[in-house]
Amino acid sequence: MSGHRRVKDIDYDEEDLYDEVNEDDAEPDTQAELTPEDQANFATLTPVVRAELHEAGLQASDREIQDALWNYYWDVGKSVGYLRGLRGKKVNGGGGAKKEKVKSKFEEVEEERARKAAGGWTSAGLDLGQPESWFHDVTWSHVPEAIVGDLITPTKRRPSMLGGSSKLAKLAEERKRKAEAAKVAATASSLDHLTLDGTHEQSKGRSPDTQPAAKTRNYPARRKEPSPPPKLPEPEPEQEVKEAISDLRAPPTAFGHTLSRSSRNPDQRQTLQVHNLLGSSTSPDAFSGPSPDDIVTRAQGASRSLNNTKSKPQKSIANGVNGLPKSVDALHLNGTSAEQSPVQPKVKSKNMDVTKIWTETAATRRPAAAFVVIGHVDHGKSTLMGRLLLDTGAVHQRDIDRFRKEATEQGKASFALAWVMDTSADERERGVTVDIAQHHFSTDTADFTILDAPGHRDFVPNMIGGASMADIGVLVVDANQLESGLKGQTREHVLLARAVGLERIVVAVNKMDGAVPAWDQHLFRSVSEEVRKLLTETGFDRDNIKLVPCSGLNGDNVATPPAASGLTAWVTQSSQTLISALEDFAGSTATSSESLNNHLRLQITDIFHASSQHPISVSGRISAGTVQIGEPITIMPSSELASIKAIDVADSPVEYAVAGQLVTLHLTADDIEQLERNVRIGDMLCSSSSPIEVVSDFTTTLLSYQPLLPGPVEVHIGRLQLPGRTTSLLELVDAAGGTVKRKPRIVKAGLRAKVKVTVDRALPGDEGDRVVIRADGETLGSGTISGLGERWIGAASGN
Ligand SMILES: Nc1nc2c(ncn2[C@@H]2O[C@H](COP(=O)(O)OP(=O)(O)OP(=O)(O)O)[C@@H](O)[C@H]2O)c(=O)[nH]1
Repeated sequence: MSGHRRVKDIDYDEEDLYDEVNEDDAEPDTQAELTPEDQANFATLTPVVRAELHEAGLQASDREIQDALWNYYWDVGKSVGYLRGLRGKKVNGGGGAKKEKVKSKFEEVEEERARKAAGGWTSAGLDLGQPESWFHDVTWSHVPEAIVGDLITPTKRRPSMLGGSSKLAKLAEERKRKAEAAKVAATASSLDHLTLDGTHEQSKGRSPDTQPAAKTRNYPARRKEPSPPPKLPEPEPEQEVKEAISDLRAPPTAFGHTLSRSSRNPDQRQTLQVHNLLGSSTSPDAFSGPSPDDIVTRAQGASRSLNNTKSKPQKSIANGVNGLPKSVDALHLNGTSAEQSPVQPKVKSKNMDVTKIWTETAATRRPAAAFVVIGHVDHGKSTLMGRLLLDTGAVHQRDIDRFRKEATEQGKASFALAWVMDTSADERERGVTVDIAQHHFSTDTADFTILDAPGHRDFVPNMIGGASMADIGVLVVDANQLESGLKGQTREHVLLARAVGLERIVVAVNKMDGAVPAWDQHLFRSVSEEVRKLLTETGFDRDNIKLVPCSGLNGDNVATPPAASGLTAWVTQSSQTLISALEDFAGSTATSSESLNNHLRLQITDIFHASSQHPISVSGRISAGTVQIGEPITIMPSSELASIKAIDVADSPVEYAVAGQLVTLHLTADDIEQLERNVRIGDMLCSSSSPIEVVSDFTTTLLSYQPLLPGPVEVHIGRLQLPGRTTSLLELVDAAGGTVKRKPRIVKAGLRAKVKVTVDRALPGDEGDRVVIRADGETLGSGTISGLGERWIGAASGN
């Protein structure tokens, strides 16, 4: 099909992805990389092979002999056989007066395959027999059945071991690839080294426990800028996307068949994914299996705990991300809201001028802020938050005592405080936070909402959702385990916190009681230095970073300072408590009047039955505008109409709420059941007078953390999570947004680019929305929506 052809041809030329190696040039360089043992083998075995060839009346150059020895792992017999085959072929081919181009084994097998298709297997000069038997003496043809792989994506012919480029040449390639990687590192922006598992960071290694099971995005470094795709008509983007979904896999070659002999019992086989060089961009199965983010989604389903559902026994009715299919019949097409008559509010609106009231009462209001707690798994986030709630009186000591008793019975006594936050059975069983927990507490001067994010890498999407709702970040770092955190989620969370727009951060240098010696001031200083460096490199302003030593477990320097003498004397002299650091920042989180005057926007982060009085309630953070009781609203993309029956802020009823506040909105509608069916987590609740656009693609200006190519991605906008594709790399831009290069073939880590992203489901989006692009459980880049694309046409769910 021509469409297949076009999409396949978007692939890079081999020369775009591999350095061209002049083998004559390569040898001297690569020799330098040969081990002494290799060099000794060459020295002793080359004359042996030459003598055997001589006996057969044949000659070969040193280079040819050494290539053969290398490729056959010093096997003299096979090397001689190979060279005899070459020489014999030349003789048969016409006496060798004219130097004939030697075909690679791959080319020969391909030719045989073509010949077989045309009716015969015998090649000119070489009796290849059946391809399976032809490879019988090659080690990888005896791969145990249980681990025989499937060739599941189209492969590019790489420089081969059995012909074409030699292994020596591969060494030269490798050397040049390293040089290229070093060049990339040098030219990338200052953020380059913050790549999440990016090329050079990766080389430093991650701890095995944080290593992804299967790394699926490998991009060989290139020496030169790729040439534009030569044979292609200019792709029509939309078609291109649709066509990319169909099966693009080339039929396996004879070599491929040999390598991937299909097993009669595929379940026993491990799938050997032969990823092509566009990542999995052309793999039609890219979203067929559960991604780490899918796992999260399932975990969300199993542990419905966000927001008030964590603390109240409310029955969640959220669908969508919880996996309940929506009735397509009941869905509206986008853009029909204008034709629908607004819901008659069952509660009369007072038609207040909320912006005016809010501005006039600013001086009398207590500062309030929401903070997200981030950091590596087990660094003590939940325990610290449990401590904060206990010490500020938001949780009673008797509750902690009960948790301690229950936790002790389960052999998890040390998690008693964490259980204040980790309320689901799943979380308590595993000792790991899965979803975002939300709690409120007040200090003498400010009101706070805690969003406790999971530290585990599988739950990063939940962390993104939580951080998107926060004003402040609290980064919890185990003072004794900084390294594990920096290799793991400490680094990733910091980057994501910036990516979603957080500007202020308090670093709780935790578990100081467990330091050796306890409360070691030098340890605090060195950890602080490292973390401050990470934060400033990620884009946090020095003035917006506060570092506090503390112990969540015993409460030192959390709500109250520790003893002013002894081991903790230095703390009281040189540091503030965690709470006072938060209070400082809470005072500076006032909502701008500009965002108050915008149209109402609230991304729905939970949907639940609050009570029989409130059969459907939603919660989330108001990102723009104001809302008041009685106000008609529209939920996009389904265009469902409803009106506001009641509003809660921090579990207390209020008459109105404004941008920046975390709220629960109790809704009413003419058909509640229809509303329940059609509203999902990630939807946008909007003012009916100006609902948000719903699109199928958008342009984002992003910073890439890993090399970015066109291909399947997961798009995260706050709590919204959609499958999609980076369809075109439009241009590389500088920090000021100026064009550096149009239509790059790849966006290297640390560079900024304008990229077109197409989504597979309806996306309610605004220009300026923060976007995080992930794939295969890794964060590829983040930025903001700089342009909305085509209007979504189809069922609102996009399913
Ligand atoms: N010594 C000491 N141990 C602590 C401290 N804070 C937490 N811990 C212990 O560290 C372990 C992990 O604590 P959690 O609070 O569950 O860690 P977390 O960061 O919330 O973990 P996730 O929710 O899975 O990301 C538990 O055994 C805690 O008792 C502390 O200040 N000092």
